[in-house]
Amino acid sequence: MKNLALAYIHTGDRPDYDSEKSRLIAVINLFSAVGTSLTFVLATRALLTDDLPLALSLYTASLIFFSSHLLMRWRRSADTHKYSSTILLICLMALTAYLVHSGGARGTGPLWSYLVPSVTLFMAGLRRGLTILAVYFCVISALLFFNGGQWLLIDYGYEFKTRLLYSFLTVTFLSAYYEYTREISFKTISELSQKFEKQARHDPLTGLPNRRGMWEHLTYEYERSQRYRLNMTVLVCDIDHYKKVNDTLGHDGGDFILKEVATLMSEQLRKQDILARWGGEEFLILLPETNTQQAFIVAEKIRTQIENAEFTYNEQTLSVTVSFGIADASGKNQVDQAISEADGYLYKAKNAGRNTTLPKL
Ligand SMILES: Nc1nc2c(ncn2[C@@H]2O[C@H](COP(=O)(O)OP(=O)(O)OP(=O)(O)O)[C@@H](O)[C@H]2O)c(=O)[nH]1
Repeated sequence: MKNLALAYIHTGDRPDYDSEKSRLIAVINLFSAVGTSLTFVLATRALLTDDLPLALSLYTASLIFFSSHLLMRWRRSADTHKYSSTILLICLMALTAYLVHSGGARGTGPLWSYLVPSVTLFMAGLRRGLTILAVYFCVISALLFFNGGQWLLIDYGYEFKTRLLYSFLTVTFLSAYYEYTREISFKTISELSQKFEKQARHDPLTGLPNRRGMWEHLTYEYERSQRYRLNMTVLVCDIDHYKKVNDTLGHDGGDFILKEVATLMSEQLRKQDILARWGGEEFLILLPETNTQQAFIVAEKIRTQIENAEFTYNEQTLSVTVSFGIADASGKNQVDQAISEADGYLYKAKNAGRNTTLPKL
């Protein structure tokens, strides 16, 4: 039963929709269910009390409310919820305006107009909702007061009419305030979640993608290279004797050198190349559409740039060198195999005296 109800409420929803859209779809289905059943029951009651015009208008509204749910069920495109919510709102407004005009069951019809502000703001959002409500308010005011109530089938009395409008405005104001705070909270939460998402994929020190972020690039580029038979190369780079840097400049100085090296490296790369902080003082570079010979040239360019650079921290000037391992990550080599292969070459480069790129291509 619970599953059935949940399936009904989420009709037309998809996992790739954002939470705001899913919420809207749930509200549409829920309101459609409540609207369909309530108007159906009230229509049947009106029929039993021989109020045929009211019964007919309520049955029609019930059908239209249900059709908005059917639309969600049958037309599963990205903007179906917009059509459904428009149908619901037009139907609700037309029905409540009719109830004000006719008086509904024994003059209680205007009570239903209090539903309009919250439902409209819920479905149309703050700005569009307020515009729609302003038009609705004008229509209801005209109905109530035009030519002393000539358009009404019932005499409400002046006090009732003015108080109906005042209370409608009060409910509108409160609903708008609620919607405003909800939208602000939603925006804050979305921004926070985007910030955390970004933090989870980036290294806070250098601002470069971390392992997790890099794996997404690696997977994407690997799929692309397989699909279009493109070259792709990975470079593993490690700062030589970095422990000494930390010992000489302290941990903050070590951090400073890491950032400077990262900046120097990214300056030598093209926009589509991806540089990541792979571990402590280790970087991984992904070169899409690049073969190993071309990658060797890139690595050597970076290596000599770093070798020739001087870094000054707290009035101490120091140079560092880096070593590279290169591996082809296209063809039959899986990315993780390619990274291990590049790691192997880096290890050999360290053993061969450092400040080296291996294999020599
Ligand atoms: N300042 C700083 N140091 C770090 C960071 N991450 C790792 N390290 C240090 O980096 C040093 C790496 O030392 P090793 O693995 O011995 O490597 P190495 O001294 O560069 O020697 P080779 O790689 O063999 O040339 C260790 O002392 C780590 O504590 C960091 O984020 N900031």
